[in-house]
Amino acid sequence: MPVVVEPLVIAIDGPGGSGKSTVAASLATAMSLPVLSTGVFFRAVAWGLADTGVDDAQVDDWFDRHSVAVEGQLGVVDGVVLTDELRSPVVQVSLSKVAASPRVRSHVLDLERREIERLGECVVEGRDIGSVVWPHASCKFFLAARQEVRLRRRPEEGPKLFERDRKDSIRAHAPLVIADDAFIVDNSDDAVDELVIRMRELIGVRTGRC
Ligand SMILES: Nc1ncnc2c1ncn2[C@@H]1O[C@H](COP(=O)(O)OP(=O)(O)OP(=O)(O)O)[C@@H](O)[C@H]1O
Ligand SMILES: Nc1ccn([C@H]2C[C@H](O)[C@@H](COP(=O)(O)O)O2)c(=O)n1
Repeated sequence: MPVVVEPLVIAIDGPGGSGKSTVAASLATAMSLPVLSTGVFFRAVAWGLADTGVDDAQVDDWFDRHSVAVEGQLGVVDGVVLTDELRSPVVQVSLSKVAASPRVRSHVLDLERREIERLGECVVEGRDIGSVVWPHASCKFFLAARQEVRLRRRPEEGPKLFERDRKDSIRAHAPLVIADDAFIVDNSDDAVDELVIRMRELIGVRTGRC
């Protein structure tokens, strides 16, 4: 019987400012893998829906008429690249509501899974990657950092960061949770390089690869 080797998909979840996108990018570079930051999908959709609303019909209509893609930390809506817009006040104010919409989540889930399949092997970061988007990920991490550290890392957002975390954690659909089989990694006091070394060791233990 031929041995089937599943594509290596590393899932990284965690609250805002825990360092997910920074660590995912460094880990991906170290492992020569592409990286997918799924929060960019939700930010791009929040930007696109800013003049509309998040009723189911409005959401479906918007997805029917627009395309969304993620390239690194950039969102691309209808071919237009979004950069600063993704962290603009108009996005910040509606982000949690947009991310809690079951219709938005359903559309974004399709996009996330298609992108992971297209990439093949990759590092993916977000809130529900290990629990919902890719539950059979090769190795899962839940990135944590102390509140005061996260606040220092996200000064522009301030204490609203904790309100966003709270809403991400209590929403009915695909909330931020720690997957049963995730390694919990607190990186409050670690340099990114040290953390990447530690995570690669854990990936090796879990998968026999790395
Ligand atoms: N281990 C670390 N040590 C020091 N600074 C870090 C570390 N990890 C991340 N940072 C810094 O903290 C800030 C936030 O990190 P990052 O954007 O990676 O967090 P995040 O979890 O993706 O946040 P969000 O979910 O809000 O987008 C960045 O400026 C980054 O450079
Ligand atoms: N897998 C994901 C990724 C992101 N979100 C939502 C919740 C976050 O507050 C928001 C922005 O994410 P960030 O760019 O800060 O990582 O997007 C989600 O619900 N599920």
